[in-house]
Amino acid sequence: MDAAGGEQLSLAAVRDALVRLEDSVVFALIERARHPRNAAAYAPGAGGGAGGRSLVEFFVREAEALNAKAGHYQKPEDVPFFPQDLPSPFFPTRSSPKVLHPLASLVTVNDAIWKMYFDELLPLFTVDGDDGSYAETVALDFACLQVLSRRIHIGKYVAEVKFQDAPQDYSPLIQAKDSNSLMDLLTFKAVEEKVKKRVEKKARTFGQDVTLEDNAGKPQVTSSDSECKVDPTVVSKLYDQWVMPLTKDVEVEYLLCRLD
Ligand SMILES: O=C(O)C(=O)C[C@]1(C(=O)O)C=C[C@@H](O)C=C1
Repeated sequence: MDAAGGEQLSLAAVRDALVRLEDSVVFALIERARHPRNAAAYAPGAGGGAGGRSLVEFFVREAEALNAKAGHYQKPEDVPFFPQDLPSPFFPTRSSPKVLHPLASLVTVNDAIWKMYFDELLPLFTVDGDDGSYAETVALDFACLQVLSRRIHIGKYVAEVKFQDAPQDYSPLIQAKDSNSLMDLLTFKAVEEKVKKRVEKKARTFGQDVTLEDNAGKPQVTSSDSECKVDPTVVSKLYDQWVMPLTKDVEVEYLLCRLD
């Protein structure tokens, strides 16, 4: 994975990639939070020409088809939400170094990400209401979904590094298909606590309005969480309840096929 150090896989390099992606996650949420919920964008059958699909499903399917034609979804961490019938790339693509097991490309938790995003997360960081800008809204949803999916599926590399570092610990559990013990072995509670604190701080920092208008001529920033563009505690909860658990599900799924 180029984002985590090419063929030189290390836990530090993969964790660095996860840390960088936190910025993208926070900014994607900030952008989506500028619009209210806009429930009409999610109502099935709203677009007559879209085969009874909601606008958001129509948009994501079409955007993924275009992305695929341009050569996207060739890497194991770039997983489409609607993989059925995706077109092949129209242009030559350069294959990236194969550092993962070939079955890595089959590991996906995108259905769970989709459900989590629309059923749980969206109501937490958007306000009730309708500003009519449905096209912008679904484009911003797609950006959120894509970055969350990429972050979570990088779990494949995390799992590969952990396996390479301790095959003697992982192999017996993989052979026994012992998902619970694999989950325990790959969990680092102290790291998770740091991740939660850091994303909360990033949301607090990136979500401030910076102006030049205070009396002393110093940059002015907002201070309370309620003034932040996205609630920092929601971002921490997102990581705690969904992003890290789903990343660990990816790690376990990947490990279970690692010896096949
Ligand atoms: O950094 C790791 O070791 C990971 O497996 C990644 C991650 C995460 O999703 O951020 C997941 C599980 C660990 O308990 C800690 C962090």
